[in-house]
Amino acid sequence: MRAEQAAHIEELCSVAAGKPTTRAPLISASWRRCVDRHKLDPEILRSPHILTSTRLREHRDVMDAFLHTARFGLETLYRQVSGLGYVLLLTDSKGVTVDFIGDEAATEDLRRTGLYLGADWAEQQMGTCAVGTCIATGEALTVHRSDHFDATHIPLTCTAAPVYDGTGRLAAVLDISALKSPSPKESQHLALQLVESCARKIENASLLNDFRHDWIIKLSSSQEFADVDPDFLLAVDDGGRIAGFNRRAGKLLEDRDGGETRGPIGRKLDEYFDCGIDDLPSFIHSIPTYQRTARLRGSGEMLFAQALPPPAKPLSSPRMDMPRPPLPEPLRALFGEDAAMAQLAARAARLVDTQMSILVQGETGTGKEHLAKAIHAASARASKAFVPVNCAALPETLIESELFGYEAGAFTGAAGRGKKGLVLEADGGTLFLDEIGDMPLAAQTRLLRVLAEREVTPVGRTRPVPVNIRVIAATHRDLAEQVRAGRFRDDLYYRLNGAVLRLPALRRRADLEWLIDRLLAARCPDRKPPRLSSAAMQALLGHDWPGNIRELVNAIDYACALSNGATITPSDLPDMIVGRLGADDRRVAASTASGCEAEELVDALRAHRWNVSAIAREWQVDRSTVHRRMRRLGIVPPNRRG
Ligand SMILES: Nc1ncnc2c1ncn2[C@@H]1O[C@H](COP(=O)(O)OP(=O)(O)OP(=O)(O)O)[C@@H](O)[C@H]1O
Repeated sequence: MRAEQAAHIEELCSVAAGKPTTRAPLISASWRRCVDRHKLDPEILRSPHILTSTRLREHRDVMDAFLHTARFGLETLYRQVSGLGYVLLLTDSKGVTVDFIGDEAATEDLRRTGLYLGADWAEQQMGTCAVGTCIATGEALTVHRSDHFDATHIPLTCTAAPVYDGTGRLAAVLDISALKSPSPKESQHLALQLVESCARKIENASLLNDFRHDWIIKLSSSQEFADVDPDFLLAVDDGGRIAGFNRRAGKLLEDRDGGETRGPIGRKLDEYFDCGIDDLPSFIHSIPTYQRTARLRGSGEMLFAQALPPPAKPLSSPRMDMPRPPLPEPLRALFGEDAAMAQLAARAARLVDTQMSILVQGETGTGKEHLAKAIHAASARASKAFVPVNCAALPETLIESELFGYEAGAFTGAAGRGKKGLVLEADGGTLFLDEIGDMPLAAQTRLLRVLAEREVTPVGRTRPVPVNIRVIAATHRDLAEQVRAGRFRDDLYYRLNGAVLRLPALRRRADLEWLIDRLLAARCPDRKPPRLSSAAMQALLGHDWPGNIRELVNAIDYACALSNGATITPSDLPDMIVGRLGADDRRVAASTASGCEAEELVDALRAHRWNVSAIAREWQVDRSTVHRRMRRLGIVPPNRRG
């Protein structure tokens, strides 16, 4: 070890022990974090940690679109700094270098130092370094020479800036590093400006790409720069709600919220500005800039705006298939921005007033009964009864009398005045047959007759009674499989499955945040619902929801009960969601759900010849979601086996 390294280690130990230091507070705080929290030993000299090409591919795959968008910005920045000896790294939010541009002649030196594709620069592993400390603090910074924690890094100068996605989450870190540099840290000021500016451009380009189907609003306090280099960018959906924002806009709006919020996503534009969705056409480029002004509510600060409308939607686009206002309100209230749900609701809307029986399929808790109630409420039968029957819970001996009723004195123990039976109770309305897949065969035969002949014969009566019912059946089972196994009558199956509505699992829905908001609001009809801290929201968004909406409803109830009434934090959420359970507990809890899930996913992968993008397109989820599920369920594609 060289004397310079020994002196560095000595200084580190003294700062970690709490002695005064002239180092920048961001650096000294990181040194202490490395020792106290990450338990790194200052005396150990670390080798770079470079991922295998397979692991690197996994990290790159999940941010494919982002990498594509960022590349032009990276090449432009590299052209500006390469002459000064810098190389350029783009890492993911974990610190893994997923893109790299450097001098090929210096490859060996760069690799040895970790300035290379696949290198992991997380602070937990490598100690204080520009990428790792940027991730830990969310701040742009320069870690210059002996600012580094690891004594092997003290010749390096590294400058990094965070890149956020359109929902305010860290997406990547942009870094330029050099193997040698002049000693004063001030020599890196310009580097910091350049990296921050490039990070901002990548962030904006990525926002414009991700929200290309929405309105984009550019805002600036300068009339002259509003169109060319706006400070703030917002994406607004066609309902006037904020769908995305760049970092600066996020900060601007956060200030309006007093900084204590789950963020602006999903909130109406006019909550923040003196304008709403209907004003956006008057902000288009052809209107003179001085007329395009929006004022911030509260401060009254004036900003110049330019609005870019969403492109005209092609007829074949899935968004075009989304139902528009004619959708009856009870069906419209089932979902937010989720294309699969929108298609399902549009189909349901066409069925509401037909005589056709409907079969609702979906995992447990996906809202099958909720959907059935919405169909009933949207139909002309709404003023009549909605009668739910849990077919799995009906005792076999009582099925006939429960469903079809009985005459007074029909059998020993029969109530004196007879009983109407559930089918007759639903007369004029809707009979909801839940868990139909678990109905005993004998009862299926009687039910089939009711469906075919629209009449019931109560026990003890000889003449049938006509009924006018709409039947909606639901099951989480594969009914076709039940038919093959001889557990379900095929004629009943064919009568029921004329119209099948398949509810997506919650983990496949894109409108989870919308559902969370709705459930929170429903819990507090006469007061302001508590807000979710961003960490709590992240935990909810990151959970897999094997129990679907029912599990979400329970989690929200639990959180409302535990929270202080104003803000829900991760400690108010059930252990299962914030990962406080041990791995074994989680395995047990998930085992019932994950078996079927793995089977379903493998089937889908086979059907698409293991093309993840094709499945992602079909399910309308991000490719990263499919990859994550594969990893979680231990599914390895054939070309990666062995
Ligand atoms: N779109 C929705 N919006 C709000 N709450 C919903 C929605 N869908 C379902 N829920 C709520 O989720 C819970 C479970 O819904 P529901 O009972 O309809 O599910 P299910 O699929 O019929 O369940 P199971 O398979 O166990 O019978 C209920 O509390 C319901 O109110």
